[in-house]
Amino acid sequence: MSVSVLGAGAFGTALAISLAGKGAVTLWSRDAGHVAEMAESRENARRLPGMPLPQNLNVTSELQQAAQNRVLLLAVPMQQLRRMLDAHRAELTGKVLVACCKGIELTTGLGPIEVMREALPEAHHALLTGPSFAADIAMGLPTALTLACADPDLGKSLQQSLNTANLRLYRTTDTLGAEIGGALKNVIAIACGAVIGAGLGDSARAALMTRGYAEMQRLARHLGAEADTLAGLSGFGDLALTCTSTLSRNYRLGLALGRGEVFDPTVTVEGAATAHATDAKARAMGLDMPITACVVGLLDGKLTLDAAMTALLTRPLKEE
Ligand SMILES: NC(=O)C1=CN([C@@H]2O[C@H](COP(=O)(O)OP(=O)(O)OC[C@H]3O[C@@H](n4cnc5c(N)ncnc54)[C@H](OP(=O)(O)O)[C@@H]3O)[C@@H](O)[C@H]2O)C=CC1
Ligand SMILES: O=C(CO)COP(=O)(O)O
Repeated sequence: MSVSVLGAGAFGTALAISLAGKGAVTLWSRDAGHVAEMAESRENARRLPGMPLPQNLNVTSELQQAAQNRVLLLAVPMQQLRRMLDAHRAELTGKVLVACCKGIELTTGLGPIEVMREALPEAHHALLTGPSFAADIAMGLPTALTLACADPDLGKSLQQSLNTANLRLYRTTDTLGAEIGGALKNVIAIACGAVIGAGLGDSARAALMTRGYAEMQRLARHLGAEADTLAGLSGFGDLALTCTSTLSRNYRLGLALGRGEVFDPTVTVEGAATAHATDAKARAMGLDMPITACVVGLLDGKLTLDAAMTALLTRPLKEE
């Protein structure tokens, strides 16, 4: 099955490179100048430098051309997903849309599957998520991800067609659980980066990862997702990777916050908007998510790291 990847960022390019090992792939960018550069240099120097584009990876800025394939991977940032769907409704109707983004939409509190269902109900929807850095995938290093699709037959078919030599896919029908894990791990990674950046130590990070995971599970349970999904690649797996690696942009934003440094605002950091969206949602539902609330306070400059740590350490004592 031929596939196209819409969005020539770091992740979309890496997925296209890996999929090209199985057959022809089309990579679409909205920017014709970017496409011309990639076609000329056979590299995506803007977003994923140093990774050669295989010959059977076709780059285009014509969405109609990319949309000739039935399966379309949507590799744009979460807060851009609806805009992209709205802009290309005619070409995307009836297609199999696999969102590759991680986050919660700020304006609605919805995850990628729910946004696709709302914006393009006439398409089929799935989610590709889990622990993997674009550079690792593009280099051919081994990775394992979750393919989430509510329709079990479509999920099986996508698992077969998107599995590659270095991208091992597991599947689930619990799209909500997969969305929550992928979105929330970025928020906890910002918190972990902040404590490491401030020199508070690995023990503090382990505490935040564990209690952050408890927050992820709490939200998942409350919304009706399956707890087991959170224990898989899309939840625990991605949490472990993102909270411990300086390759993560969310973790690096946290490091900068902890060190009192400025972070490049043009870098895609999904956890920032997702922290705000989740905090608002949790408050509206009366759900206790103290680490998420502290991340919002830190991002907004309304809470110092010292104050955040004091707030977390002096909460009422309770059972684990
Ligand atoms: N990078 C990684 O290692 C991984 C990323 N992800 C997820 O993938 C998603 C994308 O991240 P990533 O690829 O790293 O981000 P990048 O910042 O590298 O790239 C984002 C891409 O999206 C494009 N884009 C933005 N808005 C639109 C729009 N409205 N219409 C069309 N294209 C648009 C940008 O195009 P332009 O250049 O024209 O602005 C750019 O090519 C995120 O949700 C991230 O969490 C998941 C796993 C790993
Ligand atoms: O999602 C990722 C790893 O699984 C990439 O993390 P960052 O977006 O923090 O770079």
